[in-house]
Amino acid sequence: MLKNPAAKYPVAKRIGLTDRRWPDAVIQRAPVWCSVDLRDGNQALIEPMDPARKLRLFETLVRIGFKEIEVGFPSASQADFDFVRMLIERDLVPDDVTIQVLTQARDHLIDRTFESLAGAKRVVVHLYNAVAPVMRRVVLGLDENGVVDLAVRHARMIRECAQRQPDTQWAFQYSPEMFSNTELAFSKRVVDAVTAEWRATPQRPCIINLPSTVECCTPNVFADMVEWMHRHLERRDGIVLSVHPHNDRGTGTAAAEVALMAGADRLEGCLFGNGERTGNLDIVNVALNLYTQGVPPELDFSDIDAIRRTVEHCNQLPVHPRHPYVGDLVYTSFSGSHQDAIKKAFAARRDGDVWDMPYLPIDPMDLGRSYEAVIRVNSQSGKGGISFLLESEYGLELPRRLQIEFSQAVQRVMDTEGKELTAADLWALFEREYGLTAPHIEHVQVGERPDGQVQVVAEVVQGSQRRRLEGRGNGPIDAFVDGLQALAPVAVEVLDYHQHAIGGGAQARAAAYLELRIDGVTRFGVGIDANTMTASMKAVLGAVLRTTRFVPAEAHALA
Ligand SMILES: CC(=O)SCCNC(=O)CCNC(=O)[C@H](O)C(C)(C)COP(=O)(O)OP(=O)(O)OC[C@H]1O[C@@H](n2cnc3c(N)ncnc32)[C@H](O)[C@@H]1OP(=O)(O)O
Ligand SMILES: CC(C)C(=O)C(=O)O
Repeated sequence: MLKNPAAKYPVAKRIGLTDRRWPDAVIQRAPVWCSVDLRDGNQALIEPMDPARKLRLFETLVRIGFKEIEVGFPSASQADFDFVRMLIERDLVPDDVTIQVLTQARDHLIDRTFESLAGAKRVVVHLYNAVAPVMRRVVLGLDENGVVDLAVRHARMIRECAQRQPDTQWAFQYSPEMFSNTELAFSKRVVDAVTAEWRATPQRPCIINLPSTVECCTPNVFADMVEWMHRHLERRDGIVLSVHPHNDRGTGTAAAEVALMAGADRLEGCLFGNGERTGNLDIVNVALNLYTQGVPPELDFSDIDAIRRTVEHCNQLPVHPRHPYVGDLVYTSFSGSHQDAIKKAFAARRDGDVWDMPYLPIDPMDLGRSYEAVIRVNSQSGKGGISFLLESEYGLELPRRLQIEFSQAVQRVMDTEGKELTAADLWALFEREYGLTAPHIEHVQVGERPDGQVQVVAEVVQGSQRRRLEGRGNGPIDAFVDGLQALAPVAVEVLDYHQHAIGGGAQARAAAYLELRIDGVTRFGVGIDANTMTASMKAVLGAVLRTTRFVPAEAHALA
């Protein structure tokens, strides 16, 4: 790389708009959206879509709610021509949708374009020619007058072709290609000449589409350029001002948003940002950015994963796992402090609250995603994430100190295995750590003695052995602890007690969490049972067994 890139690359340009208004603008409604997936997206694919894929994507775009869809460049290939014919002949375009087709400013291509459109109900014919200095000089070999003349002649040709097919409802669109690399005054000159040729009026507006064919400046400069055009173009009230950002600098979305603030009415782009080089503007990104600021996007992404699957199938390109709003990992937190905040915010959230969720800019449920993947546990995770998964997947509401205790057990496993733990892994570890499977307590009887004390009789089942437990105390737990002394002679003191139901109805079970001091060591015990009393006793028993073993069974074995 060069020490002085300015020796090779032009320095950042400034537009010199001193009274710019866009910085204070707020986007309050959705723009007119135009999907160019089937044209700009398609022309950038390693393998362009076959008719089946094109149709599937077209139908998906219609379902999402696009009302303007650029369906191809019919003069460029037989495949594109045939696709346009198929849409028209099979009447596949809904009444509220307008198809758009692209053509270069060349006579034979325009003729072929209109040939493809015979019998169409509504069409936007999209004419383009390059206007940037390098393209004038190197590709077209024309000076400024020559480029204006090229544009106007072909704009006229389009108007005349349209007049010969009066049964179609026509609209015209012109793109000064490479607008972002072009002198503003010249862009205005060409566009003014084209809108004059098309006699643009509020009753019969045309679309002027300003492409950042190659994104080459910061979004604020693009916004200045759009605002300048918005304020200086002739016949502005007869123009739907559109932008067509690409993403070469990675700021396509920002450029589109500031362009809307600067006066653009319409956006062209592709789903998930497919398109030439680094892609076209990602329309989903802008639409959902609007949504998360309370503006209805008028596009439906409520099953975003199904849309992604279709787009991946049609484009034969994967969507990145970290792609905004749709990637596999974009609603997932691995790091402990994020998980802790999300867990607390979910717990604090009440119906009707404004979405104010740390680390989650949108409710994944709104896009058909579940909360399952929101928190995933690896070595960067803490107690918040671990307990979130146990609660969301298994209904366990661990008290805080138990969360801390169990997270240390999880961390030990992480340190040795170093891989992600799923909710099922955590549950297996929890069951093992707190002895939730064995031993069991059966035939629990709780009664009151004549002296007012509580008596507990139960059977503790450990493998093939059954041990009788009998104790007395001030309450059932106290009596159970007393009875346990004969099986495991340790000093047990109950420090804290939590209990909650898991599930509801006949399937409901109780989870009991007891914090105990056992021979001076503080430990948790966990018990889960259909009976709340038995759940508590299991918790005591589990905690004791984490500390000590039973005395030999022979002396206590039941008959
Ligand atoms: C920024 C964009 O995305 S614009 C859309 C670009 N999309 C595509 O190009 C995909 C489809 N394109 C094609 O299939 C072909 O390029 C065609 C059919 C349009 C043209 O094919 P060809 O006539 O073989 O020309 P080729 O592909 O080499 O394109 C270069 C020619 O187009 C001319 N050209 C390029 N842009 C324009 C324009 N907007 N208006 C008029 N002529 C143009 C060039 O001057 C050059 O002409 P030359 O051969 O006389 O020097
Ligand atoms: C034809 C135009 C709009 C285009 O695709 C571009 O400039 O990127």
